[in-house]
Amino acid sequence: MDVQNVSFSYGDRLVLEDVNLTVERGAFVGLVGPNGGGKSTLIKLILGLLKPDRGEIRLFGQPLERFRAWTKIGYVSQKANSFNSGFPATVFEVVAMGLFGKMGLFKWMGKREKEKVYQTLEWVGMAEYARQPIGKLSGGQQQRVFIARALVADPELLILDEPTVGVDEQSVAQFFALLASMRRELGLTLLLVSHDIGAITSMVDRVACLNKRLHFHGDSREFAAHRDEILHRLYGHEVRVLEHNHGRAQPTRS
Ligand SMILES: Nc1ncnc2c1ncn2[C@@H]1O[C@H](COP(=O)(O)OP(=O)(O)OP(=O)(O)O)[C@@H](O)[C@H]1O
Repeated sequence: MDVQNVSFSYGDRLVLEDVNLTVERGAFVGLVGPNGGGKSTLIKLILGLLKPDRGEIRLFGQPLERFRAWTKIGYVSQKANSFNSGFPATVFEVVAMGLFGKMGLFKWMGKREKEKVYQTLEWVGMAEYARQPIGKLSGGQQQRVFIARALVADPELLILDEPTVGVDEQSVAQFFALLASMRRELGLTLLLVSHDIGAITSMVDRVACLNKRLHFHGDSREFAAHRDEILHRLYGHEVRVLEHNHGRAQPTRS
C-alpha cells in the first residue's frame, strides 16, 4: 500500500497535508497521533471512502480508482465493538456478513462457507458463542467477532482503527497476542491505528506519527530511541508516557 503526496480538506479545513506512507507486504505498521490528527481520514482515503484533493493512493500496486479486489482488505472500524444488547444478529451472522463481498449478497451459504465461518470463529476463540446474539457479548468478545468478520474472506491487508477503545485491559493483552499469531500464521500485513503508544512500540515494526503531516515514519526501534522528541513534535507539548505494568503506555499532558 502506497500513499503518495496526499492532501485532503473537509471544506476549507486542511486535515492532511502532503502525506507519504508506504506499507510493505507482511509489515506491521502502527499509526499514532493526537485526536483530530487525521488518522481516520487517512484510513477512509485508503479504503476509497473519500477522495484525495491531491496525491495518489495505490493498493497492491494499483491506483485506487482502478482497484477492485476489495476482499484483499479487511477493516475493523473504531465503533465495531459498541453494538447495543438488542442488536438482532448472532455472532455467526455477523461473521457471515464478511463473506458477502466474495459470494454476492443473495446466494445461499453453502457448507463450505459455513465451515469457513466456524473455522474463523475458532481462530479467534469465539466458536462456542456462534449462536449467541452479538449484543450480549462483552466489548472484548465483540471485538474478536469483528476481527473474525474481517478475516473470513482471507484478506492480505488488515486495517484496524482504534480496536482497543472500550475494551478491558485483559482483552487488550489477548488482542495483541491474537494479532501477533495472525501475522505469523496468516502472513497478514497489518495497519493499526492506536493511541496506545507503548503497545505500538513493542508490537509493531514500523511507526507512523500523524498530525496533519506525517511527523515520523520509521523503524519502531528508532521511534523508541527518539520517542520523547518525536512525541513533542507530534503533540506540540511535553508528553509523558505512562508505563502500565503490562508494558503498554498512554500519552498524557505533563
Ligand atoms: N466528515 C467530516 N466533516 C468535517 N470535518 C471532519 C469530518 N470528519 C472529521 N473531521 C475533522 O477532521 C479532523 C481529522 O479527523 P479524524 O477523525 O481523521 O482524526 P483522528 O486522528 O482519526 O482523530 P481521533 O483519534 O479522534 O479519531 C478533525 O478535526 C475532525 O473534526
